Amino acid sequence: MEDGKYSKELNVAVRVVHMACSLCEKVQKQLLSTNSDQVKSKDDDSLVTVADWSVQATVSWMLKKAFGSQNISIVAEEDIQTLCKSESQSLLAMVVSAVNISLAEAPRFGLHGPEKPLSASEILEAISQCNSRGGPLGQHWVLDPVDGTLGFVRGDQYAVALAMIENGEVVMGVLGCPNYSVKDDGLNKYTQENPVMSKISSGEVGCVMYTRKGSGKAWMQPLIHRDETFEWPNSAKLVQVSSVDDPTLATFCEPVEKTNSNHSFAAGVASTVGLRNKPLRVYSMVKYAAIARGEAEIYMRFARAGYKEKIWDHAAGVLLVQEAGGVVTDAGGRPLDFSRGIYLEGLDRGIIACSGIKLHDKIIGAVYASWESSNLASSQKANNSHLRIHPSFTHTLKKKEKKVCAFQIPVTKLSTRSFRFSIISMIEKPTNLKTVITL
Ligand SMILES: Nc1ncnc2c1ncn2[C@@H]1O[C@H](COP(=O)(O)O)[C@@H](OP(=O)(O)O)[C@H]1O
Ligand SMILES: [Mg+2]
Repeated sequence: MEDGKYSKELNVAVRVVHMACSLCEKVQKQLLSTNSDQVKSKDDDSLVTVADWSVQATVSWMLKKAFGSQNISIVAEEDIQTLCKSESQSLLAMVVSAVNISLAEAPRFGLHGPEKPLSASEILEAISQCNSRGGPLGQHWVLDPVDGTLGFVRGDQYAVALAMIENGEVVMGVLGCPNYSVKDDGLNKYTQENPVMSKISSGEVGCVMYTRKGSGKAWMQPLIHRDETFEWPNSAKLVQVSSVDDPTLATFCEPVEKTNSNHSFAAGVASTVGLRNKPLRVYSMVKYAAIARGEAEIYMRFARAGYKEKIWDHAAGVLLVQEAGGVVTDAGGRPLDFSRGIYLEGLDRGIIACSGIKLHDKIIGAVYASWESSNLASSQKANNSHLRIHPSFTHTLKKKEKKVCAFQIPVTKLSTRSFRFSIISMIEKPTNLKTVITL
């Protein structure tokens, strides 16, 4: 994995994510043991912690040190608004301390930190320099410093996610999962009943996963212990998606919070497809890690209408699943579009990640079947007046070299169901194509 395009970027990114995980582990331990003032609410009521800002500052500083500050673009989740408020002085002091402790550890990870500790203003600058908006051209680093902040403050799963987007495509993904043990079945072990803190005393370690687009390979390394030095490849081992394609044996993941995904709609899809296992509810991009590692087969995410998914919540995880052999699309079967700034614009209803195409086809089919009857349909129809084309139709049509865009017919003209049947019969008799287009 070291040779080839992006090899230097990947090498640095993996080491930096290891550093960030080490930082997070310290902050989480302190947070859980002292119940201190390290957590704040943002204007949108989401949480942010000392770890979010500290990781963003550390990663920003290290990437700029490695690749030069002039021509590097970083898109990241946090800004410095809250930190700059007059009442946030002690919070800022905690961030300054955490960043400098982390940067001083750089040599342990084979990197060079600053010669002397950074000042508060240098740290604020490092955080605020991650203000790129991404886009269709050029290279952009994409960072979620602590994904699953709620999991983090609850002593549960969270992830540090760093990806690179080049000309609108995710080309590299690194995902640190400090509470996801490298051992098989690492996810099931630490549940709310059996909190992660037990891991810390038992000496088990989390993992860092990484991949490069087109490599067909995804790797996993253990986090290193306090006194160890990171040596590439650091016991990296290949991971692969599960080969289970029987829905009755498959496990599906979804967000813990029902505000982030419609659990009852997912349950309907699960029952249509014949999934029998209970959903595995996990915070953060660790869900993508679980699919890439073969410990679950399906990840369904159906955000409420109007919520726009952000690229940093998905980029690294999506590429890991794809390169480990899986499939990720929106709930209409189309690829996720990372080329349009900080949001996954044009996302159709939700996100479906699967270990293989067979399960994926079934899930997408079940989404179509369930959509009309669900309450989600009514709220989103208003935003989307065009009929969607089932991806299997798209596939068949493409094979027959017909243009799918010909089927953008206003929903009001026809019920979805009867239109779908028209297309099905058309596929059987392609000569009827014109009849369908003129409907
Ligand atoms: N209403 C909403 N619907 C979907 N996702 C949301 C959401 N509000 C916040 N999120 C995103 O969901 C992420 C957590 O994902 P999950 O629910 O899978 O654990 C959050 O990441 P952060 O914790 O980095 O802010 C946040 O970006
Ligand atoms: Mg996030």
